[in-house]
Amino acid sequence: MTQQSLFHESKEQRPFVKGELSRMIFHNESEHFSIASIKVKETNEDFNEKTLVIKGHFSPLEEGETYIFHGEFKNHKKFGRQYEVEMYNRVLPETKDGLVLYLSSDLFHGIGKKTAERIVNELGEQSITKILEDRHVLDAVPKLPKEKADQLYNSLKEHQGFEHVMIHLSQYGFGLKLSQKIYEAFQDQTMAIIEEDPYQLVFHVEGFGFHRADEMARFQNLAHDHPTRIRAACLYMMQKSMNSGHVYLPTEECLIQVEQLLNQGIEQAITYKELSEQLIHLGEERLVYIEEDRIYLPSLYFAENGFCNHVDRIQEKNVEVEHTQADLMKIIGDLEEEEAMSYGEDQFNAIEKALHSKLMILTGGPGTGKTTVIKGIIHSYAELNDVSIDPEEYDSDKPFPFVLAAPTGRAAKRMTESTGLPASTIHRLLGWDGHDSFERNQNNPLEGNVLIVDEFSMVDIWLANQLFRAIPDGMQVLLVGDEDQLPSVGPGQVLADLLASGKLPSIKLTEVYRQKEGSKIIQLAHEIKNDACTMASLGKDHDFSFIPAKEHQLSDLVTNIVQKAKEKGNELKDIQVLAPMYRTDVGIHKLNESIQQVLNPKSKQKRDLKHFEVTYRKGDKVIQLVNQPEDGVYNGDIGEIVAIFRAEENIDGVEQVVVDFEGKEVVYPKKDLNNIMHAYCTSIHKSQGSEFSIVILPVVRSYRRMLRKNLLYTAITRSKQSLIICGDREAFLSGVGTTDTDTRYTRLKEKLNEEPSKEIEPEEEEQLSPYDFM
Ligand SMILES: Nc1ncnc2c1ncn2[C@@H]1O[C@H](COP(=O)(O)OP(=O)(O)OP(=O)(O)O)[C@@H](O)[C@H]1O
Repeated sequence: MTQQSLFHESKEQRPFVKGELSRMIFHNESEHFSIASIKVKETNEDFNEKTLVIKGHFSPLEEGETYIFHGEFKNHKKFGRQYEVEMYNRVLPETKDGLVLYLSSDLFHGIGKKTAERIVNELGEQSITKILEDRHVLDAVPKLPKEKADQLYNSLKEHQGFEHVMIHLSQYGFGLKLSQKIYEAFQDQTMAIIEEDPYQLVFHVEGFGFHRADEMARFQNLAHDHPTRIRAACLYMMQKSMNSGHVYLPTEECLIQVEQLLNQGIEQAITYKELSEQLIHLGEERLVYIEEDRIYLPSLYFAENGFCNHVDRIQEKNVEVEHTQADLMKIIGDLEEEEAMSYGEDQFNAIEKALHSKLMILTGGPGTGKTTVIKGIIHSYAELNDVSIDPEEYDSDKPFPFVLAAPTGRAAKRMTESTGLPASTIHRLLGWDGHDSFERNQNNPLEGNVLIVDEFSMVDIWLANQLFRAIPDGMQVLLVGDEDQLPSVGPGQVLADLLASGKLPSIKLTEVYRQKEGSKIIQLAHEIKNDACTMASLGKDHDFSFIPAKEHQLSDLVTNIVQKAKEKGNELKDIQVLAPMYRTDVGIHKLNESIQQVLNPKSKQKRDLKHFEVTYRKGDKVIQLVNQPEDGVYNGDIGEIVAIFRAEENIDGVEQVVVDFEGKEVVYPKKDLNNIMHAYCTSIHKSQGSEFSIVILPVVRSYRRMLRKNLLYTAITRSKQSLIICGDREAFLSGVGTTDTDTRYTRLKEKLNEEPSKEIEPEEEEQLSPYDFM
């Protein structure tokens, strides 16, 4: 179908405004949002003015060109009537003169008036359509060199192709953004591919799901055992397994799951043989990697192998130790005097071993002195190597020797607070571009002598590989973490596998020092860790209480405690409610709602903005849910809503929420509000890497499915000064007694002890990160 005929068809059916673009008033590149004014030529809307302001999510348009816009009129308080564009397409010139003008315009380099005339004389009024359908029609145009013909065809395709495809794609209900992604993947083949085999979208368009493609295919009567349907289902299952933390799936399990997915409600079942054939086909196409009886997504296959090889590479070079134990004892002795404390034996051993190791792991529960040891290592390294620990004395020519990083912004901030040295998130350290590439890699490695990564239990296999490939051969590395905490949200369990492999030297700190200061919280943590938690462990203390409550009382009780804590002078950011589930009657969403009603209720003085079920209000505590490096905010960062703007109050013409993240303000247009949520109560998973003065932890029977030892351990170790658990003691004790954590399929432990693999560097196109699918 041609662009013109399409236009005529849509013109009859839908409201439209046809107009010549007189001026682009505004364009925001990242939002893809434009405002422009047009001279109206024709419309079937009730509108008599000669000019009109249009706005919507589209690329900058060419001034002087005529377009057809489909959309609807909206009344803007300040600017009056405007047309909100949902779809548009350029109107092709309809007369020979118009065509000559168009083809000889600046849009087409190298085509002057004479050449344009020759083209139109040869091909007639349908010139553009003919060229787009078959570029070789240009061969018949006299005196048109092949180069120019190619250039003209490519430019035409560029200008017309997307608009043409977009109209087709709108039939499937795809918005502009998704249409753009699809067009980027297939260019002028888009319609042919979609009509022949919609499952190609699953393979080539990031984030396009199997079920959506399946719906399109049903519409087109594609066979249920079509090979690409089977392949798309396999890929979908692999992506799903990664969301559950697996690095690979055993072939057998993958086949069973795909079989269940595809054979639902189908009479003639697809056989295992057919499934296996398509799985092998996916392997040949390198859309999955098959290693013995394991199936991997490419990004995770390369991550697992790459990480092992980088561990070998970094470990290969020894640390040259020039000091004696006596030198170190002297340095530590001086430090002990300065700090008025004495290092425990295991702490001293940890410092000594770290100084001698190229790569080492330091683990231990809360209060065992991990941070104290980090400080000891930095101090001793600086003394022994005669380097300063004042970052001011360094610059880009002479990089600071100590590189400190953690997986979350809050954990990095805590590192800075405890060491007094700069620390950053791993993503920022590596110069993440927000998608799948990092500025730092083996060709542009990190600078510095010693890398210390805290909260390493939170690092997944993909990020671990990205970090390790950027570590230069000579750098010493210390990985610090608590292996009893939850594993990473992303795939793998890198810290646990590294420890289990025995590949790296490691020190486990067991003596609890904070307990000596009389902390019941720490005592409880260690009792949980050592499976020694009983009813007696839940008795009240100065920093701990367990308040029994029934489910129906829970919401009021939790809200009450938060309110009291606030009245006592605590800031909201220091009081954190943590819960394991989102959608129950006492889940995170309901608790947020109830706390908001009391702590930040509806008021004439405070603006609010409804987004689906949730009302955001000025003063609300919110949490960032995704990494947004372009704004410097990361998953897990907590902030406060400081302003809400109406659409008419800002140049973008959309409602906006402004959040202050400890001094950094980020603006969220309404459509991006999915990137945040209320944070009066957050999930325990999201709280990893953070600490709060006061933690309130509801634990009731309806959470039972989620209650596990490592989850509750992670929750209670988030509290620094006060922990209040409310709910059901039995449910709590049964939770801490449940250790059957879901097994994650990872091969890291074994691979760390195998010969190095050769396949560590993916081809360009295989560098997609798992987050693209998560
Ligand atoms: N050898 C020691 N003698 C006395 N106090 C110590 C010693 N080691 C650590 N501490 C104190 O114990 C407390 C906990 O230490 P530190 O913060 O280093 O532990 P951590 O393992 O990093 O804890 P967390 O993971 O909970 O932050 C601190 O107040 C610290 O000063």
